[in-house]
Amino acid sequence: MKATLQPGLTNRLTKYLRTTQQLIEEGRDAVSSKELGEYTGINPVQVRRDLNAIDFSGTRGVGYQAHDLVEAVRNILGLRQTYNLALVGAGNLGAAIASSAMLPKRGFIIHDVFDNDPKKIGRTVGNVVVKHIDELEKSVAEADEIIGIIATPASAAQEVAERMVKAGIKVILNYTDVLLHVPPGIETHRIDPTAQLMHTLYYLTQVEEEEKSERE
Ligand SMILES: NC(=O)c1ccc[n+]([C@@H]2O[C@H](COP(=O)([O-])OP(=O)(O)OC[C@H]3O[C@@H](n4cnc5c(N)ncnc54)[C@H](O)[C@@H]3O)[C@@H](O)[C@H]2O)c1
Repeated sequence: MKATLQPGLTNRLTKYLRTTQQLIEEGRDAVSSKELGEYTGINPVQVRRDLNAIDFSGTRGVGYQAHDLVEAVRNILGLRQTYNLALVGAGNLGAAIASSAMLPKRGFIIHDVFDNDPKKIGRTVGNVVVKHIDELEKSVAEADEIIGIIATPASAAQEVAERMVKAGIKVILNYTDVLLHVPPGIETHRIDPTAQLMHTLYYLTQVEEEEKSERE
């Protein structure tokens, strides 16, 4: 089932999942396609079409059962309940990520933090004691870590990525501005706030253009 999903649908399903999880945390039991549309920026008709496509239905006047929706999307995307993550770079950003309350709530556990600075090894960030980067391979295997986060200076990112791949990491979240070269089968995702801003500004420009042409 997972292999047959189109990337666009997968992307939208993850947005519904995140939004529904957030609404559950706010005490909600049900969620409507209108709400999912409002919070994700996706047309409610598309929301209903997507949820129909995964055979998930709601009740008229009530909406979709939030917990069931989370489970259905998790199953269809093949997501586990929890993932252990390996974070490399125990600096400002690494410490902030390791201390985030949001990640464990969503099933992402920062299980190991690595650095190569002897002054950082043995310190605690979040609840995790920083290990030397040379322990990466052993720790990744022991904790079944398939996701890695790179929070090092840009100059170290490619080398760290290669070490992660060698250790068995399959998905790399890259916070640096380096474009990583990785073998086929390894997923990389660059966290780039400027891309998000440019995307948002594009829509702002579109709205301004539409308002302008309506006035003319
Ligand atoms: N995408 C974003 O939203 C965002 C936001 C802030 C920072 N950043 C980027 O994140 C990165 C980290 O920023 P920071 O402020 O935490 O930097 P920092 O200098 O405070 O921390 C970097 C850490 O990486 C460690 N390190 C360096 N080389 C290493 C190696 N080869 N192996 C293991 N550890 C190594 C250092 O010892 C240090 O502890 C930078 O590349 C920065 O540009 C991205």
